[in-house]
Amino acid sequence: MNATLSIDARFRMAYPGFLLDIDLQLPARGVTAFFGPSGSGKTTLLRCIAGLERPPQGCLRVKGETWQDGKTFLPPHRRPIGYVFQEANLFPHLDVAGNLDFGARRTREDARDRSTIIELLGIGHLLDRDVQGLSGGERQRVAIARALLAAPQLLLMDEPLAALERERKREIMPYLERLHDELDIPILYVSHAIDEVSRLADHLVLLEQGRAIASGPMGEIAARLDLPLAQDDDASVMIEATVGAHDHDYHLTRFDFPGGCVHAGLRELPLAHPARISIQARDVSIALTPVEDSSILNRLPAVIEAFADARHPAHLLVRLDVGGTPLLARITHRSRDQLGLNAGQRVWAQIKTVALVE
Ligand SMILES: Nc1ncnc2c1ncn2[C@@H]1O[C@H](COP(=O)(O)OP(=O)(O)OP(=O)(O)O)[C@@H](O)[C@H]1O
Repeated sequence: MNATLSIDARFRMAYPGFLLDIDLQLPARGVTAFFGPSGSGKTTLLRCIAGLERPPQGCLRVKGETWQDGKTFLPPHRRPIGYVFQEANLFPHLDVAGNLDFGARRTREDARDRSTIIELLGIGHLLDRDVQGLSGGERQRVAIARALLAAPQLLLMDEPLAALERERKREIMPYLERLHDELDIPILYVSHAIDEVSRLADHLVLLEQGRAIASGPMGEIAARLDLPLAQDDDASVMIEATVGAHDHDYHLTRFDFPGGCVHAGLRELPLAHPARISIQARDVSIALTPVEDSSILNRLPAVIEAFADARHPAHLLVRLDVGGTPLLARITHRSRDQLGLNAGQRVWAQIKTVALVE
């Protein structure tokens, strides 16, 4: 990766009973998620990047600019970052516009257009509202807008949805997706909720006990059998597809991806529009022939790449290759034996449900 296109972060710091030991090269575009269990070091890593921690052995370069190394340490207020926390820390004595002005006051010349940001987060109708009366989701959208008005070169988000109830989370998600699609600044996003991460992240860093056990494109990491994600009950792969065709008679949309295509419920999206689809391992079954007399719509020719034990002793995870696109299937050991499945074998993947996530 070219240094001007990457975020290079190397940190080593200890708390009693905990060591953060990280050496990462991350893309300086799109959303990178730091994902891992509680206490794995996600927030500590974000704080190091923000300059809120100063590990003696630390090195941080953002798009070729050194923010920290043996000689340099840019203090937090001089780092061009926006920081969004779990709780929107709005000023209670100011209305929404006042809170936004506070962000904008620190703005440099290249500040984004205020009205674009207000529109992006859908808060135009809230400007003269008292912040106390806002819902959790609205507060968080104001906090994100305020962070963006400071024209950051990097947006850090630490569990921005964790304090919201399920309904509010659903409400704010489309705004986060718009940030992802329309902002050209990289976002580092901390979360321990895999559904959020699979919707938003392009790049995934898996943290465990202060170490990055994997870092790579979301689709690749999610399909790796050797990582804990594949063991999750909701284990799924994410496929970057495009809208291929609409079938208005049957209310279906075809999504094309390298190696194949799948159908899902009709979505009014333009042809060739990019779409991220998610397929859960438990929704994929395997057949030796292309079963015609089944209600399952999506059948794809695939090659078995590898097997791994699943958490439940009855189950087995199978990694399939569909013309270069990886897919996971969760089947039983019994089915494997009955069908005599082996690595390298050509099979048919039958997909019960395809979800469009973006
Ligand atoms: N200021 C501190 N002093 C001592 N220990 C700390 C401090 N901050 C964090 N730790 C410890 O470092 C470890 C990593 O904490 P961190 O908050 O980075 O994890 P996390 O992955 O963000 O967790 P969570 O998902 O629960 O927020 C934990 O064991 C935590 O107790």
